[in-house]
Amino acid sequence: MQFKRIVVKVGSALVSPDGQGCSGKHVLAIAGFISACHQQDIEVILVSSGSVAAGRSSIAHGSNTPSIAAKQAMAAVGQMQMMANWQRFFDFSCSQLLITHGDLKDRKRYLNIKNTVRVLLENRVLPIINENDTVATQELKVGDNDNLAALVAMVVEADALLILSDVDGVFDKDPRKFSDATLIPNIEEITQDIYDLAGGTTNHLATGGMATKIQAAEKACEQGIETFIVNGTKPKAFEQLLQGANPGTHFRAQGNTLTAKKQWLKNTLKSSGAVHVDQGAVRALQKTGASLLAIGVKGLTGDFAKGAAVDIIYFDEQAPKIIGKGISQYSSSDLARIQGQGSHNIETILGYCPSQEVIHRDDLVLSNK
Ligand SMILES: Nc1ncnc2c1ncn2[C@@H]1O[C@H](COP(=O)(O)OP(=O)(O)O)[C@@H](O)[C@H]1O
Ligand SMILES: N[C@@H](CCC(=O)OP(=O)(O)O)C(=O)O
Repeated sequence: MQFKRIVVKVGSALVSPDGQGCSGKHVLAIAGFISACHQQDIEVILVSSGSVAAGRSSIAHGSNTPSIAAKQAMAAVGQMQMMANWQRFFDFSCSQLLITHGDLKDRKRYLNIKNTVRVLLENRVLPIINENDTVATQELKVGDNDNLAALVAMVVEADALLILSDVDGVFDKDPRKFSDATLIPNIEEITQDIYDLAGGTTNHLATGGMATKIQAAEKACEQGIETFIVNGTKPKAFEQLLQGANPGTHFRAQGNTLTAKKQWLKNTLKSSGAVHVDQGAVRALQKTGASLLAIGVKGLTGDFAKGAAVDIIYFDEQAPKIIGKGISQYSSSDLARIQGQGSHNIETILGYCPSQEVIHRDDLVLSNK
């Protein structure tokens, strides 16, 4: 394998295949792969799901859709079982990092995570990361570990992301529902057609299914990180990976990567609202790389503060289209007063003019779909 630093994401079905605590059934071979990487001086960061699945049998819940509090309690029980399960397959130390979206969107905490992982890797300790499910509320959650793994891969500047699941890769339709589904070994570009192939999950202990894996691949590839979806139930797949072959689906990384600030804006910050723009603004943003001015703003959605991340939306005849995302220099209440106005009128209307632009081009990232 030509990679020097990889993030390996392991899904719940591999850690707790029957939802009754942890098992070595699949984890043993995965740990063998990670140890082989260590021997070849390939640094590994593990993002492991499975705390909810592992803790499930310890918490009374009475249905297939436990309450959020019950799931958080399952995670509290299952997380330590999962960590103990991993540690027993390694003869080097493991470490636990529990993080939330709230930690990643805070630049200081983001850098603390980065520095901690660096020191762990220097000491040949395996970082094992999961979302801090017991403290994370909906707004503070990444929500699924596929996207979390992609964000982690960016934080640690990995050169590959391996998403290990219970399927061989991306199929043209859900292979659990259609016996004639065919595997797609290589995806050069992630378009809407690729998203349309992806269904959810039939495993009630997992989150997201194939859709979140494609979102994760898109984030990672945009940052130049080669991404693979591989069947973690098949030990042969690990031999192939170590030989540099692709046993599942490979998503090709892009050459032109975003700056660290723009990728953080695009992938880590959540939008608090949206500004609706006219066709002239779309042209200026897409063709000339201009900033967004108040004159091109037609409306807005949501209640947001100055400095918030917002989506930029264009309503064509058919449907709203997200053109990009940026940091608004104006709150939604000020923006409502200056929309459609020339920049020279802002001071007269508001009594002050903190910026000629509503979204400066340095704080703006365009969508590629
Ligand atoms: N087009 C597709 N190709 C492959 N798998 C798909 C597709 N659409 C939906 N899936 C489902 O996604 C599941 C994997 O996602 P998930 O259950 O969330 O796994 P994990 O726990 O590993 O994250 C597969 O078991 C499969 O049923
Ligand atoms: N943080 C959760 C993982 C949620 C999740 O994304 O699960 P999966 O779809 O199996 O990767 C847990 O440990 O149970």
